[in-house]
Amino acid sequence: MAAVKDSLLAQVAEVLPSSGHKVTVVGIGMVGMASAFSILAQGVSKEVCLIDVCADKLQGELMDLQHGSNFLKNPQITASTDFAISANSRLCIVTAGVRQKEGESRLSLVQRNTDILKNIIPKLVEYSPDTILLMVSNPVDIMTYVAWKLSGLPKNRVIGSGTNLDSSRFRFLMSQRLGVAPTSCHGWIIGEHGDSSVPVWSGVNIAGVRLRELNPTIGTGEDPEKWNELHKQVVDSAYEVIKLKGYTSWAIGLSTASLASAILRNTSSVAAISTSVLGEHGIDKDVFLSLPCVINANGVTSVVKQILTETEVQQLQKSANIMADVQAGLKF
Ligand SMILES: NC(=O)C1=CN([C@@H]2O[C@H](COP(=O)(O)OP(=O)(O)OC[C@H]3O[C@@H](n4cnc5c(N)ncnc54)[C@H](O)[C@@H]3O)[C@@H](O)[C@H]2O)C=CC1
Ligand SMILES: CC(=O)C(=O)O
Repeated sequence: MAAVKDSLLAQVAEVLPSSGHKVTVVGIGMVGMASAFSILAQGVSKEVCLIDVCADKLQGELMDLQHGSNFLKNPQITASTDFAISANSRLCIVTAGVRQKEGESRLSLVQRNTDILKNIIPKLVEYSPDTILLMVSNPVDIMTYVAWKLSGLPKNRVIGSGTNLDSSRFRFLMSQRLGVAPTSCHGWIIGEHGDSSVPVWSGVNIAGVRLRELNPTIGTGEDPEKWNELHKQVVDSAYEVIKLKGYTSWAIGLSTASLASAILRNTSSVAAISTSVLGEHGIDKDVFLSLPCVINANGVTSVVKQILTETEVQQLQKSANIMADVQAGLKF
């Protein structure tokens, strides 16, 4: 008797093996799974490959996601400890590594996560030489620089999630003060993802109305409304969430999915992401920091030349010097 499948279906052509939108996520901890889940739930890609060193956890996460396939768009989800499974990925997202403990800074993770990247980046590039790398592991600006060095890829194809998350936190806080949706609050955090990030107060606006024209002291210590507390809250955000729940995950997962969407859908959207900033705003160090960039299927294709105040430029250069000092002590 013929198999049910053969009795049911008369094949007329081969099924294509790939959507061309394959995304690999390396590191399936809290951040990796939030990223994978956001990408699948938003339909950014239906082809997601998970890689980690922990085989049991991989199998558990794989099954758990697959059991939700009925509510998605027939995704192809795969998982393995072997990087061969990542072959021909359009985008590789790296979230593997250690995370901060309560009160610990991102920069303290630098050598441990560099050592982990040495085992990951060359394998990703071996199996997907045309991929774009999206780095998330912390300290993300330095890990993006390290990934660029280890990968041999052009700079436009190695991106860090950077201050896309910090800018989202800032816009949320702005929205709470003003009663306006975060998507209509235009504010950019640039520089380091973390402690030395730079709020571009000179450009903060709603519908083109610059808040600095309404309140010339905004963002300074002289401001009676203390808007500068918003930036302090942005810097403290991760420390606070880590103190409360042990890690951050949902916001970075959504941020990652939004960047993946710009790349896979070739949208040329502008987002603050970590890129090579040598020569930008007078920076003379070979470091990666966040600036608003045009992102599409070729990675970063332009950096937006923001008009910054002297103070903002100085703060950005300070961020660059901090990155360069930490990089100088790296062994890789
Ligand atoms: N850039 C950003 O905005 C953010 C970055 N992060 C960073 O993301 C990273 C991951 O954080 P969590 O997911 O919370 O950590 P986690 O501890 O939950 O997960 C890390 C995962 O990496 C895996 N891993 C370790 N070495 C590996 C290797 N050689 N190959 C493959 N997988 C490996 C572990 O088995 C684990 O599953 C941390 O460095 C954290 O600081 C976290 C939040 C935001
Ligand atoms: C942990 C981290 O980098 C963040 O949530 O901003």
